[in-house]
Amino acid sequence: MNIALHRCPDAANLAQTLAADIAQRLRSAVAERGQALLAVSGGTSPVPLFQQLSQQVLPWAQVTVLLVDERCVPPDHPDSNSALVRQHLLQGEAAAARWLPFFDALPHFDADTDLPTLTATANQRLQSLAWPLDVAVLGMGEDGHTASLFPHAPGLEVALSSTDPVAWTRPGTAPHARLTLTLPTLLAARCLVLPLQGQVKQAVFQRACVAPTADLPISLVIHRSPSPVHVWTAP
Ligand SMILES: O=C1O[C@H](COP(=O)(O)O)[C@@H](O)[C@H](O)[C@H]1O
Repeated sequence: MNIALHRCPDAANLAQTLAADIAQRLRSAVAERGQALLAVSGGTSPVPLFQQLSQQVLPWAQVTVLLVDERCVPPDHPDSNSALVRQHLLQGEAAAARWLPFFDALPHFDADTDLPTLTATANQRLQSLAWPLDVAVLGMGEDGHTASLFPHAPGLEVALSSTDPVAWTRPGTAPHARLTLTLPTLLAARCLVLPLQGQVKQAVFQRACVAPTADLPISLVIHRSPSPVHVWTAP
């Protein structure tokens, strides 16, 4: 297992300190290679972090922001991770960033027929990026999923092994078909960050620390990452 633990006294401190840490990593990446790649998760937890990050002064015009995963819903849908990022991260200083979602629109989408094409188009779109990711901000659900790597989901096996940047999954326990960065793409990131707030998620994380298992996909990240996964906790 490869983790670096950062314990914060409260959620506000976690958001502030982690935003400053990510900003410094993005500045270093821009200084080293003229650009930076930042991938962020959606869901409900990252809003305070996004708000802090959006205020960080750094060469945002040289930063490409993409998603760790997306629900296959139109970009103005309340469950859209894109909408969350546009509303809370791509504001203020960070409004200058280049934004590259997996897709711009989703007209007449039918997961049964359209998922492979949507995935192929997203892969084409992301292929020319200057991989690897400089920073990937992961999230984790109480079922141990991370990105859209859901336990037992159709598509999971490919998403855990594909060398393409993007794969689809269809979680049985959460709404919407998904596009997700694949596990190999995430593991290649220069810095993997996992903010974890609250007792329930920290207990799930403790279980994931025991051994790698596809029953808790976050465990595959923390046990297989070649570089330390930076886990930031707050009560
Ligand atoms: O569905 C998703 O869930 C996870 C965790 O979300 P949270 O609401 O518990 O913060 C998130 O990391 C992922 O990006 C999202 O699509």
